[in-house]
Amino acid sequence: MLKAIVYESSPPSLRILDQLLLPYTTTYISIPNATAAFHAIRSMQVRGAPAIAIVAALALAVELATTEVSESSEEVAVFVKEKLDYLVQSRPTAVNLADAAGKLSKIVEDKAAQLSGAVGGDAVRKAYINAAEAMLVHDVADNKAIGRHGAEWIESHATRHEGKVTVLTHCNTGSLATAGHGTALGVIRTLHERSSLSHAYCTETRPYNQGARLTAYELAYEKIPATLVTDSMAAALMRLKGISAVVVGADRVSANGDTANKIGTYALAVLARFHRVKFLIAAPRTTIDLATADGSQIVIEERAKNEVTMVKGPRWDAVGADGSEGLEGNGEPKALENVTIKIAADGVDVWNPAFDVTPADLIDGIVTEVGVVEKGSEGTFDLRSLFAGKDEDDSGTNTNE
Ligand SMILES: CSC[C@@H](O)[C@@H](O)C(=O)COP(=O)(O)O
Repeated sequence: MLKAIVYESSPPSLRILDQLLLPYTTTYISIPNATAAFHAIRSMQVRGAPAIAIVAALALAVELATTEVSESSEEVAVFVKEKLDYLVQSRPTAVNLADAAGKLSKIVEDKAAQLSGAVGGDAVRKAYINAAEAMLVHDVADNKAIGRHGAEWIESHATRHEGKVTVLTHCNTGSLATAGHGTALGVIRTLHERSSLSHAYCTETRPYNQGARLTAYELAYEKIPATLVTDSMAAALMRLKGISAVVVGADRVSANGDTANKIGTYALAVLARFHRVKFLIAAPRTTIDLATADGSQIVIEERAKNEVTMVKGPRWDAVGADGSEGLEGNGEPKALENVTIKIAADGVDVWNPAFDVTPADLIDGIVTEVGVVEKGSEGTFDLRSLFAGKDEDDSGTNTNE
């Protein structure tokens, strides 16, 4: 499986796969502290709601394990809190990071409160590191459960052709966006493992092309039968290609089920309703934000204009230096270097929201690690029930409320 996050506890180190360079180059970069994590998250070297949270948490774990902070438990707790507050500012829409920061802060505060202020700094550091490491483990297990619940739901609720389903997804929600397996892409992976998948389609996902660069890469890597389409082909695809279900991830699900996800998700939900195609959100409970009543309260990140006006990719050699006419042995053109090309007219204004909000009304089900929630007889989601009986400190519980 592709690994976006490589963490070692002894000696402590964290490396991430630089997703800005994919699919052309597989390069891992070191993230030794919170500052490096902040910049990697903001620049989208790592992206995807769960991956952002895990990288932020583990970067601070590495920093705590490799730098002298203080002997004092109180001072270590304050240090951790300040670093987490800083990390949360890196990107605003995905709630997983704020959720992780809240839980980790509480763990260090509780630990510091048990100890005398002047000593115990080491115990507080260790409590933080253990909790951050546990997040990595829980995320993979949660994603596998999401994959199973989502696959079973699609098998039993969506239209099948010769017993199999065809699924469309958007953005990247796979191993690259999580600690492993993925959420929506995890559902597709599980359908494939169960021999229930006829075909997967993934959108290009303009403007950042997470679909074309990352999801297509993961699907090809895993040899899952898949086809890439541009975002503008989705309506024709639903009309002509027998799509059984659309399954996407989420950056924040508000208490009523309105869901912020990659820009373009809302358009797919509208199209799915028109074409009577099932529309599913797949996300861990850490993405559910009960403190946000509905989608109108979700802060949508707006990104730089040049993400829309420019495209990035490799420059292909027309004629190779060795006279081979620019072809590799396998017949593919030779990529020379990454270049950025302007594709928009000079002087035009640009609006670049990174996410949109899909109203709960357009969503048929929300798949989490504990099962699929559907709307009740009143036509609303009861997401609070997902947290019933959960211990506050459990890493699967969203204490964001
Ligand atoms: C499991 S990832 C879920 C979402 O974070 C994903 O669908 C998405 O919108 C990612 O956006 P990105 O801007 O690439 O971080």
